[in-house]
Amino acid sequence: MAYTASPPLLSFMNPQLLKDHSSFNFYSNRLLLPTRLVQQKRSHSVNTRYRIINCRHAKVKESPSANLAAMMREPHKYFDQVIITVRSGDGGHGAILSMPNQKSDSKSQEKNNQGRRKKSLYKRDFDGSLILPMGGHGGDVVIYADESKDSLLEFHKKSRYNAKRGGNVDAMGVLTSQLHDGFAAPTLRIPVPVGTVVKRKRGMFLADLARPGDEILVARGGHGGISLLEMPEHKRKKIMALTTNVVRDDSDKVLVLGQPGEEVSLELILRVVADVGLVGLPNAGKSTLLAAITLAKPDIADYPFTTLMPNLGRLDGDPSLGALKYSSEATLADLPGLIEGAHLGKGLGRNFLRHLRRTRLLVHVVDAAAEDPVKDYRTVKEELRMYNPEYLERPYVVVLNKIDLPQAMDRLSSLIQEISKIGCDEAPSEPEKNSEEVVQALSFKSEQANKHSFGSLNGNRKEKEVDEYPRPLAVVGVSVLKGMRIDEMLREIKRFFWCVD
Ligand SMILES: Nc1nc2c(ncn2[C@@H]2O[C@H](COP(=O)(O)OP(=O)(O)OP(=O)(O)O)[C@@H](O)[C@H]2O)c(=O)[nH]1
Repeated sequence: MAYTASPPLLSFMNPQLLKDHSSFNFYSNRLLLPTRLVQQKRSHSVNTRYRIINCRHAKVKESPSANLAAMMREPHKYFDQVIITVRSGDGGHGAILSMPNQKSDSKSQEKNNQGRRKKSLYKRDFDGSLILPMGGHGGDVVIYADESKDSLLEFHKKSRYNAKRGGNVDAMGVLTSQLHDGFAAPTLRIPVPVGTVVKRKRGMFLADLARPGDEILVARGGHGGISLLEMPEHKRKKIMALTTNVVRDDSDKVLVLGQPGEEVSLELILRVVADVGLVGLPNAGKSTLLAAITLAKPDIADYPFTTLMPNLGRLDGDPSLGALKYSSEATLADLPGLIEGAHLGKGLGRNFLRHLRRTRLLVHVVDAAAEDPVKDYRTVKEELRMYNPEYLERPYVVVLNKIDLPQAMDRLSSLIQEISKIGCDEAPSEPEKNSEEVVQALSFKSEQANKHSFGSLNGNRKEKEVDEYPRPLAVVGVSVLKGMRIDEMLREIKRFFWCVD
């Protein structure tokens, strides 16, 4: 960041003095300078007085290619949040027109009045008044949820979107029967992934595009201007007073020029839409699990943080339950691994935890062959609690993975017992009753709280220990790699969604 003050004031100053004695107040954009530096003689003053110079700070812009390179290197930091600017189109202009053949036109009216029906040369309203052409409406800007999109990355490459302006009335001069309205500009439709939350840049919530096809009008195109007939002022005023659909501005001026479109800066935040969230330490086998039970093809490798962005997969219903339940499906999201201190930014940090917000069930995947699986499990729960304690109130299933390995199989039953005991029998509190709106409202609140303090809890909510939150619905040992006891695990997951016994 570089700061610049107005050159005439600073040019005469010794740069070293400036450096030593000035301080920049970032929040007020003010440069504080001792008054002697600006050569204000205050001989009577003993203390150094500071004079405030308003100045603007100029952000040294990174080149687009540098931004792009950073994005390619670390897409997980960019895929779910972006600021874009959209501008709707200006309205097209109307025109000042004159009547070429007023005499003949009035003659023809007379003739009409006499009963000889002759088609009028001009378009007329039902009351006989002339319909004059209008400038075209400027293009609106609409953002809509599109299933084929899965990230917001592309908006980092192109962050400005302008709708087209409306067409002008295609003439100046004489009114003819061929004159048409200016063309209305098409609506600019911007597709975003399902689950995108649209906010004003300053934070005002606009929409949550949680279902495919959801859309919001974010900038309305300007009205087209009207056309006027050239005629004496007093006559025009009279006509205008009788005409109701004339576009006027605040000061009651008749608008011939099209109105400008509006420009808005928007924040887009993606919150993955998934019913089940897979959480666990890196390498626990979350991606392998997703690949084993859905058609998703996530990257799988034996090094931590293979998963950088949430992967989604769909879990079909059970055919034995009949068409209704078979056709319904649950979406699973495999999240990047969490580590101790993620809430302080360690590992990949915790930002991706926002993608658990819409989930109804969590699946904790624990590497049962690890050194201390119970500690690992507690670590993940603690990180969830630090991010949003409400996550610990949600129903969850614990999957002890890698039981094909002897060290896991040997201690499986004791692990199941120990993990089943962690937590209390308390029923989940209200927001978990699957009311998306309530969950949303809570999430927004907690997001704000989290922004300000890492790990702090909402307002007056009492801080609870991990053990004071509900126990798991089930704890199952599996090997997702070898396909051991997968059915048992699926039954537990499906039981939650489709009440399978
Ligand atoms: N032996 C054995 N290995 C497994 C099993 N499941 C997964 N793995 C291995 O564990 C390693 C990590 O698996 P991933 O599915 O990438 O783990 P992850 O939890 O998604 O890891 P991150 O992407 O880092 O969060 C891979 O080498 C898998 O082959 C299992 O049931 N048994």
